[in-house]
Amino acid sequence: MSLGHEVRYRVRGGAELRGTVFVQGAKNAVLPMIGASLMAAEGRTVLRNVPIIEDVKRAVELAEAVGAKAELHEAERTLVIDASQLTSPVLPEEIASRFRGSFLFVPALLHRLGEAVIEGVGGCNLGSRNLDFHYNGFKRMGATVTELVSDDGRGSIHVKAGQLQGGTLYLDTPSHTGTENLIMAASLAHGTTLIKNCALEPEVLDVIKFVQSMGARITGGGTGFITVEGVDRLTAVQHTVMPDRIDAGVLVMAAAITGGEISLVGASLEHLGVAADKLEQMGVEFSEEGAVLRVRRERPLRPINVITDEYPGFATDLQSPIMALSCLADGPSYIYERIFDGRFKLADELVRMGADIEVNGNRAKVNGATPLRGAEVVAHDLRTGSALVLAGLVAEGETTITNGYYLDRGHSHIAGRLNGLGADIERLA
Ligand SMILES: CC(=O)N[C@H]1[C@@H](OP(=O)(O)OP(=O)(O)OC[C@H]2O[C@@H](n3ccc(=O)[nH]c3=O)[C@H](O)[C@@H]2O)O[C@H](CO)[C@@H](O)[C@@H]1O
Ligand SMILES: C=C(OP(=O)(O)O)C(=O)O
Repeated sequence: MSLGHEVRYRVRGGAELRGTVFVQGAKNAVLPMIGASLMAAEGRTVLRNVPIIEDVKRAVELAEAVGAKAELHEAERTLVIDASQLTSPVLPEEIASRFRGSFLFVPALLHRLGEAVIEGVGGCNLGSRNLDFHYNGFKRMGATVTELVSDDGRGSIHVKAGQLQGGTLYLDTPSHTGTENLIMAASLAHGTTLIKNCALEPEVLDVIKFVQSMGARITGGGTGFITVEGVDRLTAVQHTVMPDRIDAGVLVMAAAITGGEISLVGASLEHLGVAADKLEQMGVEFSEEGAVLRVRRERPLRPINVITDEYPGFATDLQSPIMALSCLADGPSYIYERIFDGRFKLADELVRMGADIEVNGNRAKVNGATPLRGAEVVAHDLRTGSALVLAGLVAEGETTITNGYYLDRGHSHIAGRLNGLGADIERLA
């Protein structure tokens, strides 16, 4: 299987973006929904507004690897999943290690097959990304979790359980996928489960809505305390995936960095949380025209202070994009990354393009405004990729971004959508 490292994006800077653009369905909602759909032992699940991204393709491959039938209808952005026959508890390394969402298949495998074998969990390399809250929750529900190392030194995790039992669970911090995994585990468990310190992200609420429509009995979504009364079975249903607030945020910043004016179809200002306020402080103007969000930036960009936090705080996934934007702001911007301990690899790439950024642990100071110039740069993860596209849009000359697979992991047809607004971007494979 190709690792996709050969994918590159070439961006020629200079155009002000104008026009209308569609926001894709949410990556971080559709992945847990694909995992959850495997809990339905009969019928076919239909997911609509599915983003056509590499992570979804990996999730489809993973569903097929455990025995489900999955059809991704790209033109219709619709995924149909038949999980009536699950045949293998193994999440194979070559697929599972390529995206974070693979771990969201574990609850369904536990319920349906009594075990899950995880040969790898991928996702963006952002420093330490532990899974102890998930393991501890599964264990409290009666599962055993064992780490095995094979003769050739490859590690895998085996989670085994008979009937999971409800109980009182907690998350040390409100983990996004941790909340989703424990809700799924509790949905078909025996008895009632209370989960404390749950994540409040809009995607988590959309996943709860989906699992509720499958028949799960869940209360307290959005409060931090979730109660789940286990049921005997869940049914296959149809659901439309919410819009992707990170994709929307990147598009807003594309208008902002180029000093353009665009209309976003499918964006929710509320879902941007504190990021919307920070962008307003920088000089971005938002107006809601019914269901369409209009964005423009005419005045010079002002510098900003950003502290990433759980929702509705400033989303860590928008931290790299706003670092690129703040390079063009007149004065020092301060960024404090609180969620991940290794999410500043972008700084060196922006410096290569002419930025002036000082990094000290989890804090960065961006000394703007510095003009950016095109360069050969590297996407170290998905959002480094989006941030470098933003930088390339205003850089003088041509920017080439290698490791383009990362962008493809999370943004659907990003070159085509930005070119529709007047950008000049080529995806080279
Ligand atoms: C597929 C998906 O939805 N990915 C999102 C999800 O990742 P993900 O669900 O992996 O992120 P978490 O919310 O779990 O992680 C946040 C922090 O908690 C720590 N932690 C988490 C779990 C655990 O068992 N132990 C532990 O210590 C992590 O190391 C990290 O420092 O939320 C992140 C934070 O909003 C986003 O950046 C990702 O885009
Ligand atoms: C960190 C991200 O994703 P994942 O958790 O899938 O690696 C992201 O979307 O920026």
